[in-house]
Amino acid sequence: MRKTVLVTGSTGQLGRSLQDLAEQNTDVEFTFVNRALLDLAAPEQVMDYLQKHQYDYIINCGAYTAVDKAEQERELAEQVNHHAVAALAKAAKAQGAYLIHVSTDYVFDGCHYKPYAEDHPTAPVNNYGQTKLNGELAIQASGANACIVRTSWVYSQHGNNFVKTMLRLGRERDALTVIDDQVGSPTYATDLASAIMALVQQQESNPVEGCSVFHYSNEGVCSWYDFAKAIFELAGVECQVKPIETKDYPTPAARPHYSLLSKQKFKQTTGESVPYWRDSLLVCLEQIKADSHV
Ligand SMILES: NC(=O)C1=CN([C@@H]2O[C@H](COP(=O)(O)OP(=O)(O)OC[C@H]3O[C@@H](n4cnc5c(N)ncnc54)[C@H](OP(=O)(O)O)[C@@H]3O)[C@@H](O)[C@H]2O)C=CC1
Ligand SMILES: Cc1cn([C@H]2C[C@H](O)[C@@H](COP(=O)(O)OP(=O)(O)O[C@H]3O[C@@H](C)C(=O)[C@@H](O)[C@H]3O)O2)c(=O)[nH]c1=O
Ligand SMILES: [Mg+2]
Repeated sequence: MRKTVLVTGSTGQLGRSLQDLAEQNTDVEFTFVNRALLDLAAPEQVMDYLQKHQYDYIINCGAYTAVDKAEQERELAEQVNHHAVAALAKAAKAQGAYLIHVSTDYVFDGCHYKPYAEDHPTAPVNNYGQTKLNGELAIQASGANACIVRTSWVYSQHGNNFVKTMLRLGRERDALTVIDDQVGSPTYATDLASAIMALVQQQESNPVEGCSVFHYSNEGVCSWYDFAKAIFELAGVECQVKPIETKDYPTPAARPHYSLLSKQKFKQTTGESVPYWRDSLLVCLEQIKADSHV
């Protein structure tokens, strides 16, 4: 029988990238739910929904992702990123589903000097990161069979992200200032979607009990400044980019200065290779171009 997979947050970057993959993947029966079908701000709806529907896997792509706004909308961010995740984990445990939850590099404080391993102590520097960590801890405490996939700097042809913001600003302006003292690794949502399906396959062929944590981003490292330069270079947009320090770009939320994630465990466990960030950026830019019919 085909495995059944529920995907929450179907309208987001990752949710839509999983939908693109689902079209080619006939071994799995996917159900995609958006906010109207399953409101994560109302965790009781999650329990209710999962009492009526049973799945082999639940992939949670829904999240409150507005990092600066999360400093103000604390309760809403906590509902979606913590309490709804706790409800998903409880329901997964009750029905014996395997939960795949996506988390963030922003659970780390960024004071490290080499790629973060999965067991490195967490210490978020902003409220978004804290609510995402609370969600992780709720899964760990639930006893559900689960995996937490921490990723970073996600972009895609779908939805809102740094790449699309840069393309828009780059066309409007002759020059931009971009922070060069925050470094990490971009992640193309299409690659992340494939990585998640590789983890599903792994769990199918080699089931593991309890909660595992994996780190996944594209290969390589850059600052937001390097990323912006690469976007303009590969997209052929003429816009000067000037490097600035974090202190010269004040924002409501603090952000980690270093958030590179070690992909060793993911690569060793799944045997998958990880695309280099500039190669994936080019693929995404070509997709954006094709979608806009220019
Ligand atoms: N974006 C990034 O740079 C990074 C993201 N992550 C994590 O990856 C995962 C996927 O992120 P990404 O796809 O980029 O996020 P997006 O912001 O693109 O999508 C978020 C999704 O969550 C949904 N959502 C938000 N609030 C609710 C709610 N109350 N009820 C139901 N659905 C809701 C949104 O629905 P709607 O369209 O209706 O708003 C949307 O479908 C998240 O867990 C995120 O924390 C980790 C690192 C980096
Ligand atoms: C638009 C802009 C941003 N920046 C800076 C601000 C910030 O430090 C960095 C990136 O901007 P963003 O608004 O994309 O940053 P942000 O929304 O914090 O991105 C994060 O989102 C969450 C959901 C995650 O989980 C993280 O992995 C990360 O991707 O670039 C500039 O320096 N110049 C600019 O013109
Ligand atoms: Mg953002």
